[in-house]
Amino acid sequence: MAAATLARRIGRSGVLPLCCRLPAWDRAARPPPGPAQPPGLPLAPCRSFSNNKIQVELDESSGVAMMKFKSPPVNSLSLEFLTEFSISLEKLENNKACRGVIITSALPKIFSSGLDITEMCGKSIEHYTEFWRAVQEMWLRLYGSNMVTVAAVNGSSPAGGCLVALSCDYRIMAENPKFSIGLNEAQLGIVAPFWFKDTFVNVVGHRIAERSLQLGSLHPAPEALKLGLVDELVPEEKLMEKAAAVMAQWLALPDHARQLTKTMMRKAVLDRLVAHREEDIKNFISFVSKESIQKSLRMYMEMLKKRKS
Ligand SMILES: CCCCCCCCCCCCC/C=C/C(=O)SCCNC(=O)CCNC(=O)[C@H](O)C(C)(C)COP(=O)(O)OP(=O)(O)OC[C@H]1O[C@@H](n2cnc3c(N)ncnc32)[C@H](O)[C@@H]1OP(=O)(O)O
Repeated sequence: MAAATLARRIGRSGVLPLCCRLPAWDRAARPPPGPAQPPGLPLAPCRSFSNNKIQVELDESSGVAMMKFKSPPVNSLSLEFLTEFSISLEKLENNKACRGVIITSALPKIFSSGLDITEMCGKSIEHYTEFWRAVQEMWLRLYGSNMVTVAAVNGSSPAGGCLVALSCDYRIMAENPKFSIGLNEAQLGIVAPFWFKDTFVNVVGHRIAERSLQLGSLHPAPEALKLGLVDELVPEEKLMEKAAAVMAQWLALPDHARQLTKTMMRKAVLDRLVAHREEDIKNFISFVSKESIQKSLRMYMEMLKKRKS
């Protein structure tokens, strides 16, 4: 489906058609990437596309796309960002030349600051519906992707930013104790929905997830490694090199075997949201519409501003 058509359909309903998602068994296995390009030959074919929020470059010779978040100041996940993120994933998913995507940030010190809090403050029910559908869609696409997904976490990554990283197949974080990651919703006086929680549990296990979620903890990078929230830490300047090496290792496997295994591991959690999407939207709307929740979110935004001055 052309991106323009897709954008129009999202615009109308806030939903990307799930029929666009190719099932794991529908993508032919491709051979592992060939040897490095000999010097003197023309550069490997490379397709890039960009929108206001995200830049994507696909190296067709290796089958690896680099996706960079570029929405200053903090890559917050606004409705526009989420829509562009889903469209970018969709384009890559449907491109047979693409087998894997590395997700990182083009901004210094921030991977993503999570859901854009302003989208949850003082808006209409229609807006909340559209926004939450876009959050769901992004997660369904990323968590259910057939591609190998590697998060190169080059900065702080609270809440929704953490969800993006948790939804990937592998997480590498810059070894900087000033960068933290976690589902800190409780600190904002809000609750991580069941599918955020399920994704977290699937990565770190029930006990660690329960404690971390109740406390709304943001874990500095070394602690995140100990908890298994990220798979490894590397010096910041080595992050992209390491991400490419991990990607090559994962792509050395036949696609069909890896994809079927991924589907087997993730299907129950994905199906749970698919079966309860409308109910989940209703829960979100009734939760954020409460005056007490609006107050908590406003106070949190004020705290962020005060901390700055
Ligand atoms: C039975 C149970 C029922 C349950 C039902 C559940 C229903 C569902 C409920 C709702 C669920 C919602 C889930 C929410 C998920 C989220 O992701 S919420 C967002 C959480 N994010 C954060 O807490 C991060 C906040 N930001 C920061 O900590 C810092 O900004 C930073 C990311 C560490 C960066 O710091 P620094 O570089 O110092 O930049 P700042 O000066 O702080 O920020 C720059 C400007 O950006 C604004 N900003 C920051 N984060 C956000 C954000 N997430 N959204 C919007 N805006 C943000 C910040 O205010 C600054 O703005 P200006 O002052 O105007 O410059």
